Amino acid sequence: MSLTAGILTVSDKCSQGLAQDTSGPALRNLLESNNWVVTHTDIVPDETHQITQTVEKWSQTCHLVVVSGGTGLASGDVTVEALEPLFTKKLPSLAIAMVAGSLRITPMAALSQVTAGIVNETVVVAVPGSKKGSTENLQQIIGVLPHAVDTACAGRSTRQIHNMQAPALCGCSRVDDTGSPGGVSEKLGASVAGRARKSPYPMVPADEALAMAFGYVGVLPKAIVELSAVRAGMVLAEPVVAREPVPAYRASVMDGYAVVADDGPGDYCVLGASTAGKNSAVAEMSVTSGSIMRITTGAPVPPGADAVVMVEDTQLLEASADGEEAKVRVLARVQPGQHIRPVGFDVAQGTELLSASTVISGVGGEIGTLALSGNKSFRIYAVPRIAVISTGDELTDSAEMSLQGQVRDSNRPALICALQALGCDVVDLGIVRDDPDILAATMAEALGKGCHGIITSGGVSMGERDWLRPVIEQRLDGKIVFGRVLMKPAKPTTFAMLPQGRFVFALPGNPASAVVAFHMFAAPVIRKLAGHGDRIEALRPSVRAVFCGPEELVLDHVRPEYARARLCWNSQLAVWQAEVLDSRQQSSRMASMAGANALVCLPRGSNQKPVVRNGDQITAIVIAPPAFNY
Ligand SMILES: Nc1nc2c(c(=O)[nH]1)N[C@H]1C(S)=C(S)[C@@H](COP(=O)(O)OP(=O)(O)OC[C@H]3O[C@@H](n4cnc5c(N)ncnc54)[C@H](O)[C@@H]3O)O[C@H]1N2
Ligand code: MOO
Ligand SMILES: [Mg+2]
Repeated sequence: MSLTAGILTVSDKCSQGLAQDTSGPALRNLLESNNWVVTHTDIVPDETHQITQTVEKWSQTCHLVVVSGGTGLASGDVTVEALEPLFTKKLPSLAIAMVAGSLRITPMAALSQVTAGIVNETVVVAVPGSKKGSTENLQQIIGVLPHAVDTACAGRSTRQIHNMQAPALCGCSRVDDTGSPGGVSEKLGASVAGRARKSPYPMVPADEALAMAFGYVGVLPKAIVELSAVRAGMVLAEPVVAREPVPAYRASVMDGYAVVADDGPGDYCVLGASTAGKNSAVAEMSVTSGSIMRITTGAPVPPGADAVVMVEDTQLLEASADGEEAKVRVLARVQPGQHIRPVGFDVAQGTELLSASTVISGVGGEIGTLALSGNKSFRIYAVPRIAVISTGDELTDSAEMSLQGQVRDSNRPALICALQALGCDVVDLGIVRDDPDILAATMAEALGKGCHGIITSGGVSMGERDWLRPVIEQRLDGKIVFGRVLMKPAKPTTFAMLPQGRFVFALPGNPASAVVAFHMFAAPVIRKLAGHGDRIEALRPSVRAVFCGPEELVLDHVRPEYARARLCWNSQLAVWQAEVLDSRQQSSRMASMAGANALVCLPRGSNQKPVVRNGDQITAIVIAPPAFNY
């Protein structure tokens, strides 16, 4: 679990674009090289209100906020005056450590007024505005900041914070026994009045969240399937080699007559016929100079013949009483080998037809190749078996709603369909009430049924009946890997590992959030599990596209947004274009997902760039085949 930081540059000139912000990027480098995840950056002028507003907002989500600039002696320097009234606790020793360290480098350090304190359980540090001064000051305390954060965040576990120094997550399919941010969820059975009023889970940037999940999930073991059981979506675990040559015999490419090429045009007796599949005549007879044999496309060329003349290049001279052809005139000359596929022409025996990791597609080419390879069974990666559970007292499967307050379960059908499209074996465990006992029992049932993973929706936010995370930790002995993601929608997306390497994606209940989170995280993880490889870019592909509507979209200043969109290739302009489908992209609106084949990544807005406009370049994550406009 990473610690998150925001970097706020305070500078009139930088905020107006009259000077370049060099301290912000330098601080980012320093923090990132010390394992911090920088989730927020912005530039504001030297104005008290803008400084306090940004710091207060970021303190809702970040562990640390570094404010750079406005710490000098000029009357316009207001950073310290803006911040200190926000502090619920001052951390003067951090400020002293910064000044003491900087004084060793320059006596000018005596002229800066750095400060540090706690705002909303977030450590806030103000450093000078210059690139050199800001990094020198932060460098003095960077080593103790995780511990400062640890103490400041009463609700967040110490292990979680100390763990940020630990190497990345374990290689594959095992629960990290060095500790995870587990053990911080609500205690089951505690009174509602005693619940936490803030989420204990830091918001992890979306790409980092996916990388974390990837670290926990390996590839499923190999299995053997017969050809009739091969399905689109399966992945070959071993190369497939041709057991026999194809064709296995010299085969005719045309309907006509098997001839001796050197004989040339002339009149010939017809010896009989070689038709595909019925080749008794071939076994008994061979073609010798002066005779020919009828032959159909794909039939074995009889011994002695070395070419085929098309029926169109012949003329019937004589028929027998029973309607057979007795004598035929050959009108065209053919070369030896003409219209014959020699043995192994299509595939030589022993050729590797398909390599390991080939994905069986719905196009048919791979299954067709498996069939012609002559092998009876194939080694593939086991198919992911995934359970789907909808949670919520309000949910119903019925078209008729008998009670007020009921809501039709749209998440389960959506998730089941999306899993099936990935080729998963889906176990539908229905709707489960918001009851920890039933939830735990249903998830245990999924494990009993051999599911590799469980996908739930609902019950992961701050509600008094949002039980998923406590049930995972306290009933199923699971570890929460991440409990919130810095994204809109789907902020409370949760990923957890259960014993024996089984995983849970506990997706938010809001329908668009559930489906977006599925495509952002669950789909690529399941592809990795199924053997499709381990490169995130390949398992969750994206393209650069031109934003083409609506005219202008206001960017969220806190969370990057993943907007449901239609991606289309514009053949006239030769560019990908992405149109956000519905300007009302609320997370409750499943219908905004209908027709979507991409998620447009909208960056967080800033004072410099508050909107995305028609014509802007954006990244679109491809979640279904794109459209083509000719
Ligand atoms: N105080 C806070 N409240 C909420 C926060 C927050 O940070 N603080 N986060 C909001 C966000 S963002 C989301 S997203 C939702 C996530 O809620 P849950 O995952 O706990 O889901 P529920 O509370 O069970 O339901 C939310 C909503 O979705 C409807 N729903 C649930 N399941 C289904 C389904 N299968 N089919 C159709 N609709 C479903 C449910 O009826 C609710 O309307 O929390 C916010 N709250
Ligand atoms: O997941 Mo929520 O969508 O951010 O409303
Ligand atoms: Mg809820």
